[in-house]
Amino acid sequence: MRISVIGCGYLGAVHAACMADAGHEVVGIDRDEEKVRMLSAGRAPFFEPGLPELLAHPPGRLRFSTDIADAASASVHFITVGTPQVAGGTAADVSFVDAAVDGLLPHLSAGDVVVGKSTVPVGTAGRLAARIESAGARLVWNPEFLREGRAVSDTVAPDRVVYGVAEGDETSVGVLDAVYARSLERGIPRIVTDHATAELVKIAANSFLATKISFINAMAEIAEATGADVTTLADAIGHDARIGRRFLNAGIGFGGGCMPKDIRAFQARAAELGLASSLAFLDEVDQINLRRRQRAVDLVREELGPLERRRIAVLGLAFKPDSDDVRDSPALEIACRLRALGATVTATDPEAITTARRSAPEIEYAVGVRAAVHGADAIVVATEWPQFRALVPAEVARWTAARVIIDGRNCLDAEAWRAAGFRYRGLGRS
Ligand SMILES: NC(=O)c1ccc[n+]([C@@H]2O[C@H](COP(=O)([O-])OP(=O)(O)OC[C@H]3O[C@@H](n4cnc5c(N)ncnc54)[C@H](O)[C@@H]3O)[C@@H](O)[C@H]2O)c1
Ligand SMILES: O=c1ccn([C@@H]2O[C@H](COP(=O)(O)OP(=O)(O)O[C@H]3O[C@H](CO)[C@@H](O)[C@H](O)[C@H]3O)[C@@H](O)[C@H]2O)c(=O)[nH]1
Repeated sequence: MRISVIGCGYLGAVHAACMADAGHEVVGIDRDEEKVRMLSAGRAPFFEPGLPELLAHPPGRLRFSTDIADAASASVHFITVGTPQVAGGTAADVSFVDAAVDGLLPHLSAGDVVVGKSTVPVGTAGRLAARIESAGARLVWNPEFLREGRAVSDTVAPDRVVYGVAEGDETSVGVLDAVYARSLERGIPRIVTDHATAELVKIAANSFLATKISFINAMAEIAEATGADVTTLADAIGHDARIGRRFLNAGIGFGGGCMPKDIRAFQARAAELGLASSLAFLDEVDQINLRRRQRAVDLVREELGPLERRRIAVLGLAFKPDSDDVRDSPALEIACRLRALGATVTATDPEAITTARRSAPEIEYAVGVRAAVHGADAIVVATEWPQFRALVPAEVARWTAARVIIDGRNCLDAEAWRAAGFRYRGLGRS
């Protein structure tokens, strides 16, 4: 099939590359010239495992452009532009989606299918459908559930695909089945529903996951006050198959370009619908989450006292491992808060130094753990990269005089660090 993908960021670039790999002819369109230049040269503009391989060996079916007119050659058009939090508010800014649709309209042909993938407030598809239908095309809402760091495998083999279609639009269902034929052959569940339900499935899934994380972080707060251990608690409740152990890792909480802004946008939309109280709990989810960042800072202060003239090594800047994304990263925010309290902060990350430096030039950056911990008074592990989990405490003790380690992700072996002479502090652990 001939496909256009409008918006080639973390979602769109991966989607375009995977669709080409699946045998389709794809044009990826982005208004960011530098991004298009890199993608056209076969280089990934951000770190995502598996993406460089897909871009470096293009099957001749993948090209990139800054010109929306190039979408005219396609008959299926994915909308994958950003929907960030509005400046100064909590709602989603859907102006990029509107602009993408406006730009696309003159290039649509009768029978084309426009496929919305961006995460949008419920009701957006209904609003856009009339404009798209006036061009003789159809709109499907097909939310995306990929995780950064696993974006390629999640795109190829998602847990499910959801098509939100207008009533009776069997034609678009057939078109999307052809687009996703290779994934569907694997027996991946396919849910066909209306536009509003499809939009809601996405935001409900992220809200549920965020709630699960904040639930365990609330337990961490109770554990801290009572001398209990939240990791043992998570293991124990996680054995109940109805609960499950996944997404019960307590620590400095969730961040990234999706979950925090999505739960806020959902609340804003509920308020517009006169249903603010239905989602009031998401405000607690957000507050618990943000408190954990401060808790990590407070642990450093408990251990070191005033932070002026202190040096702190922060290991990890990305919001999660296997990503260079620092959007709303708890790790980067903790580094900045420590810096604001007067400490000299030296941070390192296997992939996110470049992205972090852009938003936080006040932090000092070092390549590698050894350089970061040199001269430090305390170490904070803020992203659970495998390289940090694998650190040998006795070796680290030779690199630094620091004897305090704050495990912001509960990812280290507490006993091993204590045995090497460190004061180990986890979140929610006695
Ligand atoms: N990142 C993820 O893991 C992920 C997963 C699922 C859903 N989503 C959702 O997908 C959407 C995109 O997220 P992202 O993380 O890829 O954002 P991003 O900021 O990385 O990428 C968005 C891209 O869209 C481009 N763009 C904006 N307006 C444009 C226009 N009119 N024409 C062409 N290009 C335009 C930007 O230049 C940018 O490259 C959001 O709604 C997000 O919530 C993201
Ligand atoms: O037990 C856990 C699990 C995750 N996290 C944190 O939660 C955040 C989000 O993690 P994850 O969900 O793995 O990453 P994302 O790439 O942001 O993916 C989420 O957001 C995407 C964009 O909407 C969705 O597509 C995905 O399904 C959804 O998992 C990260 O900061 C993690 O460190 C925890 O603190 N504890």
